[in-house]
Amino acid sequence: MLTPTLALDLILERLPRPAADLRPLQDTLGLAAAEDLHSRATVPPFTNSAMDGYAVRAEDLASASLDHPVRLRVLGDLAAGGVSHSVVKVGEALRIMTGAPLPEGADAVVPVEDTRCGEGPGGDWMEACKPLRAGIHIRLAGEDLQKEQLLVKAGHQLRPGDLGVLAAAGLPALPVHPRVRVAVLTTGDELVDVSDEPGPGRIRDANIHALCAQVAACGAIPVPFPRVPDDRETLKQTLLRALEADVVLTTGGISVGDYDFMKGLFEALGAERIFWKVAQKPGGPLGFWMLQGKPVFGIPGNPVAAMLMVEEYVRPALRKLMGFANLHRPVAEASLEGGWSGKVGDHRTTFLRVVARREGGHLKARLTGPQGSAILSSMLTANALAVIPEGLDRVAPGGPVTLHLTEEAEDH
Ligand SMILES: Nc1nc2c(c(=O)[nH]1)N[C@H]1C(S)=C(S)[C@@H](COP(=O)(O)OP(=O)(O)OC[C@H]3O[C@@H](n4cnc5c(N)ncnc54)[C@H](O)[C@@H]3O)O[C@H]1N2
Ligand code: MOO
Repeated sequence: MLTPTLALDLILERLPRPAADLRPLQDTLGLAAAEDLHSRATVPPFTNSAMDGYAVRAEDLASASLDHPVRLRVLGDLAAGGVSHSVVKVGEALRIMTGAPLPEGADAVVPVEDTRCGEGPGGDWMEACKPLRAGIHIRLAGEDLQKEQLLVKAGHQLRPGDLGVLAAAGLPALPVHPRVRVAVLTTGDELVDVSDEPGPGRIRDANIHALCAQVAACGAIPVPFPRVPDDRETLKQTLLRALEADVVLTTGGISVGDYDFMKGLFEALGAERIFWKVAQKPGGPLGFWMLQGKPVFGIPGNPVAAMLMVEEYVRPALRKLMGFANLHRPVAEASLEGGWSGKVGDHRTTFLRVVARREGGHLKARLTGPQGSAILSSMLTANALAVIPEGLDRVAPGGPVTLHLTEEAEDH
């Protein structure tokens, strides 16, 4: 049977290419850049003051001391946004505000709190009582960004800091990969709304909320569909409508029960089966199809299995469809406190929900509790998945396990 690694490869290689679009800068947070982005400007565009104070010639203040302050004639003042045509000559200063262009002749700025000022027969003056070095409190043109400098690589997920830099660099719109719309369908006669009291034999629909939240958490747009009963014709009609989205997720009805219609339905509609069933626990009955050019995930109904399948397969797929360069969560080695034992001779990969924490430079993990695929509470405190390779039926207490860090941003 298919291994999880191979199953993910099969999904990723069948996905359509991500779309690309030019969007106003303010609408691009969290999206992936569709091209390398370069600065269109030199930043700062001109040499300017880093302090409110006086633009001076440093050599004029070389002899300044508390006992012998140096007095300079003040030529005028300059606010940020202004332009001065004054030239600061020997014995002169220009009052200047933070961000205002440094006038010709000046090579340093004395902060206002290090000065005294007054008015005399010769006009305004200022005094400083300590020397300063040339270049101090000055921001040089281009010291931040150079024109044509590479700022953001294609596939990078845009963060608030990136948007600030790109604004300063003169990019009002960015080529980005848009978010994808993901239809989420839950199926099963036993399901009721979260606000309803389940009658005999019925349970609340947890998956619609968990899966839509997972889709939103990876930056895509969830489109929850009205729950579908285990009725073939209604399922078919709903599925056809769901194909208006970019990706379809269904949960439930994918196994071998008498009412598990999903596989048959996908294929009756002409879907190409890429795989059904993966050698893993939970999530064994996972399937992936391409239908009318759209990726369709048939996800098992057991709530824990459903969430794990979204984490391990759907999330990387959605990230690829949205053009992100990094598709996979960080992988780390940890020691498993308390150990674990599974079924002897099981040729499936096992995903365990764990709480991981760093201790003295080492990563330690412990199970969140019972690991049954319907024990949804095992997700509550989990921040990582331990991946136990096929053929391994036990991990000794403190033994090594590989973790997928599911609370950390993708790094490869
Ligand atoms: N004879 C076999 N039976 C089962 C097998 C098998 O290999 N042979 N696999 C088991 C495994 S593993 C899983 S996982 C489930 C997968 O079944 P389905 O995807 O067909 O899911 P359902 O039967 O519809 O539901 C399974 C379980 O999950 C509950 N469920 C479904 N949807 C939701 C929802 N939206 N919110 C909350 N809970 C949900 C449902 O009530 C069932 O209890 O099959 C096993 N059986
Ligand atoms: O493997 Mo099922 O997917 O355990 O719950």
